Amino acid sequence: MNDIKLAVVGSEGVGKSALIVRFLTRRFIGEYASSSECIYRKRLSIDGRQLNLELYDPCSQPCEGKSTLTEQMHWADAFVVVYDISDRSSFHAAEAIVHLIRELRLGVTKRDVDSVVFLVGNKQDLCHVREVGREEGQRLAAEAKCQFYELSAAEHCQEVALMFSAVVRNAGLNGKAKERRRPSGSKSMAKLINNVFGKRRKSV
Ligand SMILES: Nc1nc2c(ncn2[C@@H]2O[C@H](COP(=O)(O)OP(=O)(O)OP(=O)(O)O)[C@@H](O)[C@H]2O)c(=O)[nH]1
Repeated sequence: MNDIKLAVVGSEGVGKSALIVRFLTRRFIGEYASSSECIYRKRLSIDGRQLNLELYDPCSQPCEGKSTLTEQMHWADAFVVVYDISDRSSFHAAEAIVHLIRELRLGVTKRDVDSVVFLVGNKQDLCHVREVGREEGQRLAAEAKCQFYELSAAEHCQEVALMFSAVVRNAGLNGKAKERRRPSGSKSMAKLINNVFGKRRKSV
């Protein structure tokens, strides 16, 4: 069975928890606790393969033992970088994060990151107060060579599920390539990283 670690990142209030909860429970509940970071775990089957998914939801508020973005980068196999289409500053933050992921991942692992970074413009239902055009998101994704989605955690259940499935599928394929190149050592690294993030786990 494959283990896939997925970090959902972005600035405060863009809807990271809402997207995760929508994917895991199919529900949108409106308000989400944001005082602690947590890792959700889920077993799923994609293309007939059983996968253990760990989804990391960071905490935007200062909280005890909070991990740094760099730690998150090293922990994760794939990233969903979220911004809010009605908040331009969140788009700038997403842009910086996407570039940082590229720098760190390419610098450390010398691996291609194209298939494992997804840029997501959330809150599409707020398009009447839109501050970031869809084409701006598409342009950034094309420049940074990542996948692009614009959707709404509040209104889109199917699209959110499809987006996460695509990330997991790509991360799984990427993981296979990794295994082929480096057959040993990955387990102990996973253990090490789990020690950093293993503080709080939730199952849904
Ligand atoms: N209109 C609308 N509101 C949304 C959507 N997604 C999330 N929200 C709202 O945005 C607010 C923040 O959502 P969260 O999911 O807590 O955002 P977050 O990025 O996890 O926030 P932090 O953990 O504080 O960084 C909440 O009031 C949600 O109800 C969406 O697609 N549309």
